[in-house]
Amino acid sequence: MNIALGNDHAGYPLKSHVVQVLSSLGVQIMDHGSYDEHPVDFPDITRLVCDSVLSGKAKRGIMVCGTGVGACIAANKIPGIRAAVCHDVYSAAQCVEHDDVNVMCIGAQIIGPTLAATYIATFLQAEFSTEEQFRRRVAKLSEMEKSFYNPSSS
Ligand SMILES: O=C(CO)[C@H](O)[C@H](O)[C@H](O)COP(=O)(O)O
Repeated sequence: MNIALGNDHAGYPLKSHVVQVLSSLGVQIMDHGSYDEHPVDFPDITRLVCDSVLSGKAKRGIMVCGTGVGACIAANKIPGIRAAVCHDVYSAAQCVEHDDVNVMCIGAQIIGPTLAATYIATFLQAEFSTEEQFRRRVAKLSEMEKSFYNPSSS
């Protein structure tokens, strides 16, 4: 399995642990940087990770920033990407099983290496459910991407 990995400067301290975890799971890593704690802008790195996922070069993406939040916002601006901050094991599994999340975002200022390892393994092992209600809801998310969102008049 190929996984696209990215981080900003705030995520960098957790990066070597994430690389270790992915390697131990037998994953091929597409590393989009950054490579030190020099400040970079998370939207730039997030785009690279998401491009790898959308092109099919990577099955899923993992972004590490300070909180996971900025990367998650950036990723969800990109049609075809469904990103989630995963700071608990239940979300790490269910976001894939129910919502077909393809980019996991974690915060190096929020979780440490042990929790990150658990959440990453859980996220990568999860598969999108074949149950109709989940497929229907994700199809509705895709529909929402196709045009500007119009608030309901009701
Ligand atoms: O968590 C983040 C965005 O949600 C970023 O990784 C940064 O940690 C955060 O924006 C702080 O930025 P700074 O330039 O390191 O002060």
